[in-house]
Amino acid sequence: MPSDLRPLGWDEEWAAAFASYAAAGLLPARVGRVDRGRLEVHLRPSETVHAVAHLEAGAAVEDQPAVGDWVAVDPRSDGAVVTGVLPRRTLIVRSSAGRRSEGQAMAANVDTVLIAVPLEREARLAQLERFLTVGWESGARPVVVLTKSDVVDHDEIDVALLRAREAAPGVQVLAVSAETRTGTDALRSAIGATTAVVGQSGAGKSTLVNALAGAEVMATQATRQDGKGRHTTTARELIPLPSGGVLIDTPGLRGIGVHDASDGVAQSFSDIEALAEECRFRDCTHETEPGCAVTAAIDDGALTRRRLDSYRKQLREVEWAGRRNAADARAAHAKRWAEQTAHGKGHGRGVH
Ligand SMILES: Nc1nc2c(ncn2[C@@H]2O[C@H](COP(=O)(O)OP(=O)(O)OP(=O)(O)O)[C@@H](O)[C@H]2O)c(=O)[nH]1
Ligand SMILES: [Zn+2]
Repeated sequence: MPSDLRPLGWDEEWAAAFASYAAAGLLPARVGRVDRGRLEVHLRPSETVHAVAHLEAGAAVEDQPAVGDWVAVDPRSDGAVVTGVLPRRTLIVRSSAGRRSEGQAMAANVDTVLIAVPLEREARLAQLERFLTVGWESGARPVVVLTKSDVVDHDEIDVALLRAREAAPGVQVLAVSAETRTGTDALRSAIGATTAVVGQSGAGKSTLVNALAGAEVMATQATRQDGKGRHTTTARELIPLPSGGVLIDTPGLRGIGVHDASDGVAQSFSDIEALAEECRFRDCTHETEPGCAVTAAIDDGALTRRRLDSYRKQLREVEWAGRRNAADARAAHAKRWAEQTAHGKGHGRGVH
């Protein structure tokens, strides 16, 4: 097992999954960057090579290598070729705008999703709940990081922690200052082998990444030209950490939405879904029905109206995305049918 891949998150399980590729003489590598079909893959932590993917025909958009994927590389003289992608442990997907239900793989094999929420602004809890849904949906563990704790006083931090915990039941919530490094040790011990950072613009993500990565972000620059069309470059999107593990910070992750994340919504709002189980009517809308456990929880203060509204909004969004996907699928089917019919007519005219 190539032990120098360990800092990138390689472990016994990955090695086992790779066994048949290894037997075929292929090398394991981790995808550090994807740019329109061009890949940069890490064969070693601090060094990447360019590669192209040659996967089996019929591979879906989602099956294409994404940042964080472990891949099998065939190191040919005219450039590295990715011939296989190991089954993913987790996947952050973005449904591509205007496209059919196919999602775009944004980041693979993320263990921990750090959701950065800036303390200097009034917390937008509904937005936090959306990032939580994206995190849960991917299969990773979300962690909420209240950033810039140096700009507010202790009481404000306490209130913010309470509010964030209300919006993120069962999720670890930390307050951190990248400026004074308060809380960064606790953050380091809260993250897994592969960590992605999400959050609104200005939330302090880049600053957080730099604080966690230390000088390492800058130190990955290395150049080697061996005349065989291979050279190394900096892959800033997969950042090896001095303490081990990697950070994933791809631009596309930053503005990700809820879309088709129905499981994620259920996990983000597990408290409301558990309450709804107790409603007298199975199809309770939690509006005016008698015996509604959800409105009862609002009445006795266990649940906020704000959170119920946020839950409903996410449900509507998921439902809307589902309907749009179904409509797109129908339109695509109709188009194919029309093309086939036109094709058939053409033949008909040719014959007669
Ligand atoms: N006082 C203080 N300021 C911080 C801290 N972390 C970030 N900032 C400031 O907050 C601003 C935004 O930080 P960034 O790290 O650029 O935020 P971002 O989330 O990466 O923003 P985008 O790139 O727009 O998505 C910058 O002016 C930082 O200097 C902190 O811990 N304390
Ligand atoms: Zn109800």
